[in-house]
This record gives sequence, C-alpha cells and structure tokens, in this order.
Amino acid sequence: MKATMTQAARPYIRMNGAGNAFIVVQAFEEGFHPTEGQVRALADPAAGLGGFDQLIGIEPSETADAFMRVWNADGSMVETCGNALRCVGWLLLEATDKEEVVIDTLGGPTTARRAGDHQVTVDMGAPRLDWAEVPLAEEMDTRGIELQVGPIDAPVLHTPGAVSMGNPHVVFFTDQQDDAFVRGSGSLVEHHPLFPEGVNVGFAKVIDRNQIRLRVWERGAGLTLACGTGACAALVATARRGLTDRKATVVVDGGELTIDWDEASGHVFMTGPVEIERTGLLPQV
Ligand SMILES: N[C@@H](CCC[C@H](N)C(=O)O)C(=O)O
Repeated sequence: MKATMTQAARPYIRMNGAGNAFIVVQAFEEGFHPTEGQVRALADPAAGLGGFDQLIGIEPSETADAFMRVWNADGSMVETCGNALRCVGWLLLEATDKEEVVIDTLGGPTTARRAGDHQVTVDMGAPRLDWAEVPLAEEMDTRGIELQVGPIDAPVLHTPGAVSMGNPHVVFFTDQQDDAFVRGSGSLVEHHPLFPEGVNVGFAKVIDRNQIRLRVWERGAGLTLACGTGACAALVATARRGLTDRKATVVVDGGELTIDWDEASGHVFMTGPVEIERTGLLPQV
C-alpha cells in the first residue's frame, strides 16, 4: 500500500539561493516527517513543485531561533545546506525585528544577518580540516588527498582538497567544467569508498586570486546551479593551496557568492542572494 503524507495540504514556500532550489516547510507548530520515498516523490517534477535540490523543514529549537532540517532530492537527510541557511535566515529575519538570527542544524549552529537588498550573510563556522572530520576512510593530508579520476599515468582529475563545512566536500582544481564532465566524474566520486558518508564534488577553476568559477555535483542532488557549502569549501581549498586569497567571489551557475575565510575567528562567512519564487500547498504523495 502506498504511504500518503499525513502532512497533506501543508503550505510551502519555494525559494532559491543563487539558483539552488528549495521547498521550505514551516514545522514550528506541526511536525514534518516525510519518508525518504515521499521526499523523492515530491522532488519529481511530476509532483508539480517544479523539482528541487533540497527539501527544508524549519522546526522549533531550544537553543536557537530555529532548527533547519535538510533532505536532499534523493530523500537522504543531511547535515546542512549553506544556501538554504541564507533563505531560512531571510524568512526568520523578515518575521522578527532581530538584527541576527541563529539557526541550528545537524551540522552545527549558524548565525544569519541581512547584507543588503535580498542578500544574507551566514557565519558557517570554522571549516573542519582533519581527515577524520571530513570524513575520509583513511588518514590523508586534506590539502590534497590521494584520489584521481582517469588513467593512472594521465589522470583527468587528481589531488583534490577535502573539507567539511558541516557536510563533506572534495574540491578539484580544474578548468574542465562542462556538464557532461561534471556529471560523469561527479557521480563517480560521490560514491567513492574513500568517503564513507558520500561527498559533494566541486570543480573549481581559479580565475584570479579573488575569483573562482565553481560547479558542484551535490551528494544526493546532482548538478545544481549553486552550492553554498561547496562555495565555502572551494575558497578554503584554494586558499590552503595558495591559489587564492582568503576572500573571493565564487561565480556559480545561478549567481555570485562572496566567501570570506576570516583570519581572526577562523570562520567562513558567505554572502549571497535569496529569492522567494512562490508559495503553495504540498501535493499528496
Ligand atoms: N545545496 C547545499 C548543500 C546541500 C546538502 C548537500 N547536497 C549534502 O549532501 O551535503 C548548500 O548550499 O550548501
């Protein structure tokens, strides 16, 4: 028998952060607990929501202004989502007269504040750079891990940086960023045994010391127009290799994100646009 959502006719807000697409459900009063299958069904464009990269639940929190729960389009529940933090931050800031809000996630708490017209800055905390924190399956220097794609003697991709921004990322330094290449190698690396929890895969082309062109194959969502934690991970990985400064514009398919790895606090701050596209009611799945 097909399970139906008990949360029938729940209101949703469709938002995007630099093109990263979200369906946001407010779960302050009534719980929101979709199954993996229901998330997948909602993400299917046939459900009428237009497809999305992540489904987001905003729940009450005892220690923060809200708790943000994240499901990837494949139904997996994951630690965090940088662009959704900016979107949820925007909603909470609009609903209160606060200058700053704190949003807790499975990946840790984040603060969000307005940064101009429909722009929000989030403090993503310090990147986790120890191999066990990423996590990797074996000890390696995360500035450039022993991983390559392609023939042993002529790899097309090799020695990516590995970073956790609350969720796992690898970042390849490459000029090759076309769709077919990103899809083919991203899907391969996402499930590599070196990453026991899977991994988000970044393809970073350094334009200059303050600009990176980035495409990301997201774990559980595939190629997206933007990935906030991916942009933070790319800046951290390129700065650690001396390829960029600690502050840069990361150009993604859906816009631009400013990433600043603050020297004093060690925290990574991300600033970028948020957009409310429309509201509606969740379909029965
Ligand atoms: N879109 C995101 C990341 C969402 C989660 C990611 N796919 C994962 O599985 O860790 C972002 O903006 O950070």
